[in-house]
Amino acid sequence: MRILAVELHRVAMPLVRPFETSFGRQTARDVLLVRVRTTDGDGWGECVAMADPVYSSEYVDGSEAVIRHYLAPALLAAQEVGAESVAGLLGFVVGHRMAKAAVETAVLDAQTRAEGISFGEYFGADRDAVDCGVSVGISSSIDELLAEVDGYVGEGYRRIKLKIKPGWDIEPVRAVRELIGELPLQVDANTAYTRADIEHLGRLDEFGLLLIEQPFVEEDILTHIVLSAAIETPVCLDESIVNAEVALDAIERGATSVVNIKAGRVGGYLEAVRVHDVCAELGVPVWCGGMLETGVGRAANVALAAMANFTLPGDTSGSSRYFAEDLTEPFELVDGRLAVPTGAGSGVDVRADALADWALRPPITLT
Ligand SMILES: CSCC[C@@H](NC(=O)CCC(=O)O)C(=O)O
Ligand SMILES: [Mg+2]
Repeated sequence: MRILAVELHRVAMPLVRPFETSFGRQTARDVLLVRVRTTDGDGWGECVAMADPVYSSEYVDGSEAVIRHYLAPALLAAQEVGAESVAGLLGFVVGHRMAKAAVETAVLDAQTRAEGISFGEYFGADRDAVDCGVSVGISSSIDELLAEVDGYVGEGYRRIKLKIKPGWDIEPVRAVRELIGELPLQVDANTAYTRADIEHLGRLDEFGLLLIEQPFVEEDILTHIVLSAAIETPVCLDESIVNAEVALDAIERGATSVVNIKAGRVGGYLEAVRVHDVCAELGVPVWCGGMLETGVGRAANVALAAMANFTLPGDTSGSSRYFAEDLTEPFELVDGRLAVPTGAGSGVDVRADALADWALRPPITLT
């Protein structure tokens, strides 16, 4: 198929409550959505880059610029494009994985809709619903944290993940462990610690956590190896795992024994499947991470999370975890699980009314 146009939509989505991590506090999502118009029909992709370059080096204005000036022109110039050829066509651009992922996903959506197959079928999903975990931000008090966690337990979430940072770790985790009993519990530091904190992090072992996620900076594989040998709690990497090769290296070197897979972070869902496959071959379980996606990205994540080696609950929460109203029909938990969309492509449609109501500016159309 040929790409006839690439549309860039920017949407403001207020969060139902502030979301605080070790790198900042956000109260809304400034979302870049890509729609491709092709000879075989339309497709949508969501860019997971945040408003500021504080999770990784990408940020939404940068993603929009690199799509506008490099990625879209490359696809528009190609005579024949398929999801499997996008990474090669865009390989001349270094990095910008979240921007590339949004474009590749839009092409994949158009292609699979035209073929009449769902993302789940395309990825090789082995179940029709996925177990859901929920990510809980840093709170202003332990009581506030416990009230929020209690609400999620009541909604049926099968795993709790707590954001931690120096000064907000042992006590919140202890309080939540006492509240939720044996319910699976894990923590995410978003790179906030250093090698000097290894002994302190060992104190988390008393809480029987599923894992500790990305305690050190993205590039520091070595300190994750040292921590893995020093504590009982399994070490999970997120920010560090930018593609299948890095996943293989980190696992073989003993830096990680569980992997958080985010399609946007690794450059798209096709690379995410490759990370899944590498980890499966090495017997390393994976789970689907989240970037506060709207229903567009959420639909693709749920389909990915239905692959065989996604054996741990992911950050695939219901739409209401972040948004009072979603860009698509809302994803709603049933018995702590989300159903894998069965429709062609992503299986969801962008609501034109919401897109118009929440648009930050008119769409940019590239041809
Ligand atoms: C704004 S924080 C985004 C990155 C963070 N994501 C989450 O905590 C899950 C967010 C979600 O539920 O989508 C992570 O490091 O794993
Ligand atoms: Mg993380």
